[in-house]
Amino acid sequence: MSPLRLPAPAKLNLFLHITGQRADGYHLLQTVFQLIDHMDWLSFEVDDDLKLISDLPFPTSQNLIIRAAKRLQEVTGCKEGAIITLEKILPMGGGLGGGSSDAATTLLALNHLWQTKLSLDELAAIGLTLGADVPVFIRGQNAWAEGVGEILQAIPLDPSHFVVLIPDCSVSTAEIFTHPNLPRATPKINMRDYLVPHSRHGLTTSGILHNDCAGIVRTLYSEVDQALCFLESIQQKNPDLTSTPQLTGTGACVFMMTPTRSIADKILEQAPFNGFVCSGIGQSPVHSALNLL
Ligand SMILES: C[C@@](CO)(OP(=O)(O)O)[C@H](O)COP(=O)(O)OP(=O)(O)OC[C@H]1O[C@@H](n2ccc(N)nc2=O)[C@H](O)[C@@H]1O
Ligand SMILES: Nc1ncnc2c1ncn2[C@@H]1O[C@H](COP(=O)(O)OP(=O)(O)O)[C@@H](O)[C@H]1O
Repeated sequence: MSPLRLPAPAKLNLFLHITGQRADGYHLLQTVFQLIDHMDWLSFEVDDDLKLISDLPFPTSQNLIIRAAKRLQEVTGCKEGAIITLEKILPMGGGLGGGSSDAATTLLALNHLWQTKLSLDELAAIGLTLGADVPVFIRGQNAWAEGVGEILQAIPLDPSHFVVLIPDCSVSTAEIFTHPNLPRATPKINMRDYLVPHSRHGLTTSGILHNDCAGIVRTLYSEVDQALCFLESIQQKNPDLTSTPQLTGTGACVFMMTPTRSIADKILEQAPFNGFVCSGIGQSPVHSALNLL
């Protein structure tokens, strides 16, 4: 049988508010996860062994893909293995959720190939033990998120286009969340007041929402600050650009929503940074590939 090749799509956090902190140190968030058409690719072939082929610069035992596969074996008692090949496209420590999405695609793919028959709820619960971002990729839908990112309410987002810049640095999520000056008490907001009908297609986020991590990340990483300054200067010169440039997650990537994909292309051409242009997607392509809709 030929290998099963599946995508692992990235996300953008359209805003990120930190509303408090749990006793275990994890932060309570409010955010909107927007899935995008920019992704890693993974191939899966059932085998007696469990093995990852990847050129990431750390041992495969630490890779979220192998950790996800082992967790699925432990929970289900499944004795099967797999040869998994990773084509890494998404920048690491970019705030695009690449590692989490790789883990989610692995859980969905192996649950299918090993016929372990866990529900999406059960897979999301396993995913949460690997990372706060994994459940949204298991569910595969754009979502308003609360808790540590695991309390998800699927929302229909308006079709959208983005220019994303990749500053030449990797931001550690843990470093930002342990910083003493991180704002941790943004008042909780009501989803209904801030998701506004944008067209007949769906919703968009109101412009005043922000990312509470941006101030600290801009101070610590000058590359991120420069990328945001670039997008802010483009926005100030163009009245058609109504969406404020943002950091995604804890960075390092920054993005701006644009009215069309070609406007995003033109901004990227002028940018003194690596980056990409992408569009929002309504649901994860993994779900359509595996008939999970
Ligand atoms: C901030 C977000 C927003 O989407 O995105 P990223 O920038 O990482 O993509 C996520 O909540 C990140 O999720 P994820 O990257 O899976 O984080 P985890 O591995 O669970 O946690 C890494 C570290 O960040 C801290 N952490 C994480 C999530 C959270 N809600 N509160 C935290 O305090 C914890 O100290 C933890 O040790
Ligand atoms: N498959 C993977 N892809 C990327 N990073 C991974 C993977 N497995 C483990 N990691 C670790 O997780 C960290 C953060 O991953 P990533 O998802 O790329 O960033 P972010 O959480 O900022 O979106 C990486 O720096 C790396 O140490």
